[in-house]
Amino acid sequence: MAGFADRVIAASESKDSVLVVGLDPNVDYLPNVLAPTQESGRAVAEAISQFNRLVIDAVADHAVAVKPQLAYYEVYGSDGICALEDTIRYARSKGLLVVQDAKRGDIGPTASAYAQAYLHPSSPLCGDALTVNPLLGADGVNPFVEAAMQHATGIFVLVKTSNPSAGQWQDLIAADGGTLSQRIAAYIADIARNHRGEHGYSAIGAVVGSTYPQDALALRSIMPHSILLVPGLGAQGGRADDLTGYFDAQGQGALVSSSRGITYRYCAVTPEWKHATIDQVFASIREAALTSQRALNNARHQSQRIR
Ligand SMILES: O=c1ccn([C@@H]2O[C@H](COP(=O)(O)O)[C@@H](O)[C@H]2O)c(=O)[nH]1
Repeated sequence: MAGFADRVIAASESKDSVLVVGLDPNVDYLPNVLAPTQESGRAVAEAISQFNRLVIDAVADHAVAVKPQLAYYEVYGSDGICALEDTIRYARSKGLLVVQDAKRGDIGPTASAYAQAYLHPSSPLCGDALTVNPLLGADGVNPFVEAAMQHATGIFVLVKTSNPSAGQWQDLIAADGGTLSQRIAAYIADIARNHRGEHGYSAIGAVVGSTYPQDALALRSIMPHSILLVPGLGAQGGRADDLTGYFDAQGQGALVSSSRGITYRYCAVTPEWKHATIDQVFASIREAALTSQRALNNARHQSQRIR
């Protein structure tokens, strides 16, 4: 199998898209027709699986990947994990890559167990890539790097997250005079340099939030061989027009994710959304994905013009 980065570039070229749709299911935002009929964990998990399948069908032509956020599945215990496993299988059957947003990281042996759970193809929770928290240092990251290399999966290490207080630690000045984010970026770049695929990118990627475009150019140039996973588009205020600095001169090198802005768009635009039909929900999700795909492609073309 091709390495993770080459699969990303191939999918992006064939679909002309860099969009990732986040799957952060929240049953409070499901219209009556899709809402669980009972309060049991199993009923809720079934409603989540059904909704995710609808989202996947609606976005499959416009997105490269889906990104389940694990917290929203863990909250329902084993029923939620079953829904997640069903979602992973279904997304892959529709030709979408799966980025598991779990932000794992721990001491070495525990990190190895997490890597086995999310990056080893024998695990039902294995996707194509996993988000990784680097706070524990190299011990906590290396097991994920090794698993990604061994199994043609990938990781996205948190470098500059999209949340308002991201800078509290990530902007601290490190001993070399750069920020902590830049220091982590340099560490990732050293690993990525030695593991490049056919298109020059590595399976060792980085998370850089869309809400900090002022940091993107510097981080992009520190990590020329890492695909950036760029969350925060839409609901958190990230704007496609501001994302030119995240892409390379070919308009590649970044995947941009939006969750609520696509999956619950119908709640924002339809006052009577609780009574929406399945067809209306499907059409709204598809339209939101298409709109994001086009806006992101404009940013990619803009980035090609200015470099
Ligand atoms: O820096 C980060 C890393 C991850 N996330 C996750 O992405 C989605 C964002 O959801 P939206 O509805 O598009 O705001 C969510 O699962 C976060 O946990 C992030 O936002 N920022």
